[in-house]
Amino acid sequence: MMKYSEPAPAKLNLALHVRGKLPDGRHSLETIFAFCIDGDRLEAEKADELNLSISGPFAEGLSTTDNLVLDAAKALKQAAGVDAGASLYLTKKLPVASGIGGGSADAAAALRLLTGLWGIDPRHAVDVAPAIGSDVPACLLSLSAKGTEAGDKLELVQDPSISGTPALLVNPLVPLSTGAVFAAWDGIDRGPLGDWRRGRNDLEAAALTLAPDIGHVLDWLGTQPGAGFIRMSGSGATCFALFDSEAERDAAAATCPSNWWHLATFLR
Ligand SMILES: C[C@@](CO)(OP(=O)(O)O)[C@H](O)COP(=O)(O)OP(=O)(O)OC[C@H]1O[C@@H](n2ccc(N)nc2=O)[C@H](O)[C@@H]1O
Ligand SMILES: Nc1ncnc2c1ncn2[C@@H]1O[C@H](COP(=O)(O)OP(=O)(O)O)[C@@H](O)[C@H]1O
Repeated sequence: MMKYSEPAPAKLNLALHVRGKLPDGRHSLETIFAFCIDGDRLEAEKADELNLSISGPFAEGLSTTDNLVLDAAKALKQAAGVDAGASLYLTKKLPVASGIGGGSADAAAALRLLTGLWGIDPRHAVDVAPAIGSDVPACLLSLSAKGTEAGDKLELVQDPSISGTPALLVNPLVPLSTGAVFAAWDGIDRGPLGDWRRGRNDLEAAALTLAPDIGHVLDWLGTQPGAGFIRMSGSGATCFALFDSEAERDAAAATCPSNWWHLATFLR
């Protein structure tokens, strides 16, 4: 049987400004999303029922019955009014609860993949994405974009300096709950986002209080030759550096402490 395959690219927040609270209790954001050429992968083939299996280095601990991939599939089925099934195979290469999209990227990959497999109007994927998670609309695009409101109102970013940039992602293998990090934010609006290079990640201080190892990762990245831009992504704990050259990125990756996870990649 024909197997469809879809990448679920890792997400980075090049800058993330928290501007206050929305009426629904979530936080008002200004963020620049960028995506990596690497991430998880989702495959699917037609089946009578919906089912999911998970393999890969971070499969352990993830549920195959309560999973954002299945949430996305069910929401899409309902919106399109189709009575269809699929066998879904997730290869989980990204650490879970790590600020780089993870489940959101997988859910978005499911929306793209099943739109094709089931032959339905892609507008249904766009319609259901925000309710699955605030990051899912950005992951559905998987192109550099500015996000406002809950991070789900998007505008494509035209910045030729982003695509092709060598990047090194490093995670101290401490999972961080997005909700807990937002709850630890100090409530101070430090101002709007202009050029992402001069921006901030306003969740960094909150994440540091919950996972002090983030400080060690940021310090380590800061000592790497050619690491021109260093920041934490999302609610952490993954931090990243953008490098001037692939060789310098690879040299840094080769010396990354073995008790941390790292991914040497490029921005797409
Ligand atoms: C912080 C960001 C930045 O891109 O990324 P991650 O760290 O998750 O990768 C996102 O805003 C996360 O988006 P997502 O992971 O889809 O979050 P959701 O499932 O919608 O919400 C998880 C938790 O975060 C809170 N949340 C999320 C988005 C937002 N604008 N304000 C919030 O307060 C929600 O209230 C919820 O308790
Ligand atoms: N396919 C999936 N991949 C990763 N996490 C998932 C998935 N499906 C459900 N989850 C749940 O979602 C949570 C991760 O979400 P979140 O903290 O937003 O991650 P991230 O910070 O990486 O975006 C985890 O607690 C996990 O149990």
